[in-house]
Amino acid sequence: MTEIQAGPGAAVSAAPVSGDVPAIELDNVVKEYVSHGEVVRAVKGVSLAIAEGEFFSLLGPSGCGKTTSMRMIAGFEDPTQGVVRLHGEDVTNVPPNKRDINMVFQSYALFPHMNVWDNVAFGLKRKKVPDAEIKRRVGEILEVVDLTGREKRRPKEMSGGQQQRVALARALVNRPRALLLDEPLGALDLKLRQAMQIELKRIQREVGITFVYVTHDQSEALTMSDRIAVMNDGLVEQLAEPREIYERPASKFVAGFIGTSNLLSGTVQQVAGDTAVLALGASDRILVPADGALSTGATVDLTVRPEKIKIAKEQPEGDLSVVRGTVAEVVYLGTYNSYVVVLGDGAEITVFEQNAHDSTITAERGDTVWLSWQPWHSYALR
Ligand SMILES: Nc1ncnc2c1ncn2[C@@H]1O[C@H](COP(=O)(O)OP(=O)(O)OP(=O)(O)O)[C@@H](O)[C@H]1O
Repeated sequence: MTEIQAGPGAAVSAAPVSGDVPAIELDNVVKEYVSHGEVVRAVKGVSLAIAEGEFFSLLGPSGCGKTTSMRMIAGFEDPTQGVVRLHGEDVTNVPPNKRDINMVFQSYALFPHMNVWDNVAFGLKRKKVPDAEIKRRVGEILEVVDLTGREKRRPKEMSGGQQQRVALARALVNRPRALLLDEPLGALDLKLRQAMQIELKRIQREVGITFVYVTHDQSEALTMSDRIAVMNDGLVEQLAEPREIYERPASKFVAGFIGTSNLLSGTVQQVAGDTAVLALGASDRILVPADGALSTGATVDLTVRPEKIKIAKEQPEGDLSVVRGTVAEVVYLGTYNSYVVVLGDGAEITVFEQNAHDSTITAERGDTVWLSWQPWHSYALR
């Protein structure tokens, strides 16, 4: 079992290593509920493997099946079909209390009449762990969650973020092999949530325990995760590292759900080497990596992120994707300007322009502008 150690630099997380037995596996798992005589397919066949020590997120919109998937890992729901494995062992029919997994929820469910120390020590006392060991383990874990010195406080004397750290300490002190977190920061305001995201990642690194994190907040998942499974309608649409999900979304759904994305559609005019040339409007030309899959005449949906696009009043030169349009909206947002540009065919493109050197706006509403980006910044979608 993974040891929890406290103190600066005490423990280092186990990075996911391919070839090892996964900490958690869902193998073609289906979950159906019967609700008012109708069958609801909450999870429609999910397979995934989570590595030991990984920070893994299940990300998707409300109702996509994230919580149901997590509850099947914990053992609170039985799959209708499929297998759940923990460290290679089939636990599909093993009850939750025999799974060596703990869960943290959005509602902290702390005992209000107990102080921090007693809240964290509660489970160990119940298991009749010797007093000296309780003292050491609670002390260690309070140090990890940065609550040393606040042992005597009651939950109501603490902020939401501190209470959530107590809940985390209470789960971690049992040294589970994995911790499941269901929207644990959902009740906190934005600033605190952002601070806690960094904290959670640090804590996970220090204790080296596998974390499975359920969220509908894409920035939260991008900030903390080693890998993300993006779910939609009971299925995993893409499972990859945050950068891959953002830079190379596997589907229209993922491109639209993660960050701001421009979706365009064009016809392949020509394939030259590993680049396809797409036509949109009369003067527009878009270059897309062809990957051997695009042929002349095919219609292609593609995505390009707003921050990859350069906006200019003159036509740019070079081997770039270039489209021309009219500025419909300009918004000054401090660190960047946001433009909405309407192309000849009516398609709208959002462009983010960093205010890195000065804060002048390149174009005003009604101006004709040229938008350009590097070929590898367009990405053809399936
Ligand atoms: N006990 C249940 N009985 C019937 N239907 C259920 C039950 N639990 C979940 N569902 C349905 O299964 C689907 C998936 O629910 P689930 O809670 O897993 O989604 P989610 O992605 O976690 O959503 P949210 O972010 O809103 O919690 C939804 O359509 C939901 O209504």
